[in-house]
Amino acid sequence: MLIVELLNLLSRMAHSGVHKDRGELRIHENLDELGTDLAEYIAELSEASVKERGVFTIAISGGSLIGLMGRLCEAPYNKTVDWAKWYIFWADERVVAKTHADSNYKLAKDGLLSKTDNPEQIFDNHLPLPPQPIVFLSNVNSPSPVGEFEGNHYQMPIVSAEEAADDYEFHVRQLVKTRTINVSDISDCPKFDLILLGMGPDGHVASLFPNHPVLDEKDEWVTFITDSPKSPPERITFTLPVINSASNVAVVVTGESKAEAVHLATDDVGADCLSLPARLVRPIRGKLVWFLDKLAASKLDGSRFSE
Ligand SMILES: O=C1O[C@H](COP(=O)(O)O)[C@@H](O)[C@H](O)[C@H]1O
Repeated sequence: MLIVELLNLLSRMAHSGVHKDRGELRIHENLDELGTDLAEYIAELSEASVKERGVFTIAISGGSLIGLMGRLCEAPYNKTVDWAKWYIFWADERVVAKTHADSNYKLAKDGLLSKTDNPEQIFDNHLPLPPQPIVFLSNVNSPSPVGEFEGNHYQMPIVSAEEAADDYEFHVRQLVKTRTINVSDISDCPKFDLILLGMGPDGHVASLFPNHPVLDEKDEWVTFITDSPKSPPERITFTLPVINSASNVAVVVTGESKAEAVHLATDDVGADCLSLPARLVRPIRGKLVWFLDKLAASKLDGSRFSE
């Protein structure tokens, strides 16, 4: 049954193409097909990592990506994916309380993780895994009375964006030390099994925005910004060296408003576009896959594809 579904899916995929530097493009007729292909892709990587290392280290972004991952909570993936072996990280997070509507953590929890068959396996540390499968941004997300909404009154969290970035990087470093997260063979960077990114119409990925100085960050694994052009202004984010050290990176983009940025990020374009954040995503030893719907792919150079 599953094989038949997959064959149908493959035959319905409108186009696909591979570019040496800018990855594989999978273009889908509609969101439903994209969601199925994305779930299949994540499930396969999860299975391979769990088989090889006993865990799956996955970093997710916020935004529309979370809704597009929804099929993972449905059959057959709700049964076949070994959620208990997942270590979940955030490619970026907004410096708000974990109960705040802008929190990527809240979005993923409400929109995805709490819909799995055994959410307690993910949220509680019942399983014999060191220390906890979800790496929380502990200070940012601490359930303290500050940094929470009280009625209509919101108080900023006690920590600064800088402290939140340091704290998150510390947690990631601990897990690299124990090799729960793999380490890159060419740098000291963490090598996540999979980093899932969305992309804004301006070509930003995670919280790496066009022309921002953090695009040049080479030393830190997690950095912070306090001037995001998209609200909220304070955010923390994986840096490009971390994203580009992952074993697999997927960029998931839908909708016409992002078609121009997809074109600028993946086609052969002029030098002035070379610093578009999404274009700077180029895993050094890993594999890059773009999941697009037809609208997001509508401005791509057609010459790259074969039916
Ligand atoms: O601000 C953010 O935006 C991007 C893209 O979001 P989308 O809703 O346009 O898909 C998201 O990937 C990132 O995690 C988030 O912080």
